[in-house]
Amino acid sequence: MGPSRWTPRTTSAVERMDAAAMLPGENGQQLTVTDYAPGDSYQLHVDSTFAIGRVATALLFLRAPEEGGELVFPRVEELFARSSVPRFDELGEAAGGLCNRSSGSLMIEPRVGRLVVFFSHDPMGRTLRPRSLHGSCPVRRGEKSIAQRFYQWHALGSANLLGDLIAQVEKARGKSWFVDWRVDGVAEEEAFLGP
Ligand SMILES: O=C(O)CCC(=O)C(=O)O
Ligand SMILES: [Fe+2]
Repeated sequence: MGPSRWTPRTTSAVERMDAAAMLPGENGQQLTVTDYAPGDSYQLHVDSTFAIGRVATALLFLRAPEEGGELVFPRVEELFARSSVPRFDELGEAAGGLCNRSSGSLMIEPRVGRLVVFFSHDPMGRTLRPRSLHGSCPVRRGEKSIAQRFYQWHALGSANLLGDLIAQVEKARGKSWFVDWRVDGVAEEEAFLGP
């Protein structure tokens, strides 16, 4: 499922991602889609390690929940005082948690068509940026979907073929979350490629 099989809408979404990430398309991994139902969250993590080498992430909101589901970048200084990265529920919603602006977290509200790009390494690739630690706050009401594309340091070449292979396996298992068909599913939404 390379670019030749992408629909025009998928292609323009990917081109928009590539431009925003300021990286050539050859460096981009297979586009993936993640769906969230009410109660779903994505615990804090970084998208890269030195071995993985994902320099950038482009994340496009396809569906926005009515409440919750923010992409959150917590204030890392406070987390570093702890021995391990806390789970959202460990920090206690009652106590404000991380999914709360008063905690100092950067919270990006899901809006259909909103594209977020962030970089997991410094420009020279010498560090993993702690500030890239992020997650998805729990979806409270409604449903959330995102399309994501990770970028490597170098053009992928055969690694892209591996991505295609994984896509085929996923499809065979009936768990196809790659974007080709999914984007067709939201193609009716005018705002998909909006601001
Ligand atoms: O859904 C989000 O807002 C974040 C998802 C994410 O960080 C990931 O899939 O790596
Ligand atoms: Fe992530």
